[in-house]
Amino acid sequence: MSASSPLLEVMNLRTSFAVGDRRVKAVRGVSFAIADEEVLGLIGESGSGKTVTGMSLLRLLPEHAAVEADAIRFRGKELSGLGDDDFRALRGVQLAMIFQDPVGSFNPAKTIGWHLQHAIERRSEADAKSWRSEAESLLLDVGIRAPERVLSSYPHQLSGGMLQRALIAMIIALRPALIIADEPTTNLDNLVERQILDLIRLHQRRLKASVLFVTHDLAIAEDICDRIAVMYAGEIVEIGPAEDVLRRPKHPYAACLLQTSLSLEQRDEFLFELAGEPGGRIPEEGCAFAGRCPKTMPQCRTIHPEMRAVGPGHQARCLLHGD
Ligand SMILES: Nc1ncnc2c1ncn2[C@@H]1O[C@H](COP(=O)(O)OP(=O)(O)OP(=O)(O)O)[C@@H](O)[C@H]1O
Repeated sequence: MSASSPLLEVMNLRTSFAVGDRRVKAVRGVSFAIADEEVLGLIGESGSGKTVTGMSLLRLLPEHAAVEADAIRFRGKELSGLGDDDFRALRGVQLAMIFQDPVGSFNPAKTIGWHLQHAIERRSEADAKSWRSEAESLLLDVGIRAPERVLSSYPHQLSGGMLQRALIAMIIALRPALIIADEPTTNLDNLVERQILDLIRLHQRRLKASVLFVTHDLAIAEDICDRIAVMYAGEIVEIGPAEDVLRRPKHPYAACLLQTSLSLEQRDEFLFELAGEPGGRIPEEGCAFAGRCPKTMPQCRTIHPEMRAVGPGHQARCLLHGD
């Protein structure tokens, strides 16, 4: 890998599902890169393809999904050629995941201690005795005050917030290079959400890991992300530095998304509403957002816009920004 190559590079990712006799295109040509130690946010309405993008990269989709890409490179190495066993080994150590519901990341029949022991032993040659003290200090590190009790607990005995902390402790033990976090705080109350987000940011920096952070919460995205990609109907429609995308969005969809979240935050009497559904039928040609866009021009119905530079490191997929 050259010094300048990104940690993860995704080119033209396409994922579809067989639904009855149709194919639903959930991800339609997504390309992005994540640099070392960078947090890239993936934002957009429900159904825009954020989760499917992450799951495609991790090979976690069900059988009726078809995943294609021109390239998925990790540390410069193409992943599509890796067999399932090799990929699983990579996924368990170099690539980690935090989901909305941490329960699915644990074996319900095993204690938290068992999980941490396995995570610690995967990374190091810890012997039977030393894993326990390392596990306890990892749990203390993620704010768990009674590590001995938690080590002997089963996943169902812990609250969602505690379980998310235990999962973060497992991830710290593995020291992955890339973490895919998909709405990791959605089910938590505000205080616990804040604590979990702080933990993710703190340990991302300590581990020098990169993060693909999926969220529909723009305040969280602004807080935690270095760069942001905005998805609409299976495509990235805008990508750039977090501040530029969130403060000076160029794509009308990104601007609408922001407006919606601002009006919710300020509890305005008039709530800006983005008409229509993102998951509606995607037109055969033209811009997928044309039917809902406040700035649609006649040509938007026929020309599918390419990504264009709209600022330093900032691109948008809109004919308003053509040359
Ligand atoms: N297993 C599946 N089978 C068929 N279609 C699916 C499957 N999983 C997702 N989809 C479809 O793919 C599209 C993208 O879904 P995805 O979950 O990625 O959206 P999202 O942006 O993550 O939304 P949310 O914020 O609600 O999680 C949706 O239209 C969804 O219905």
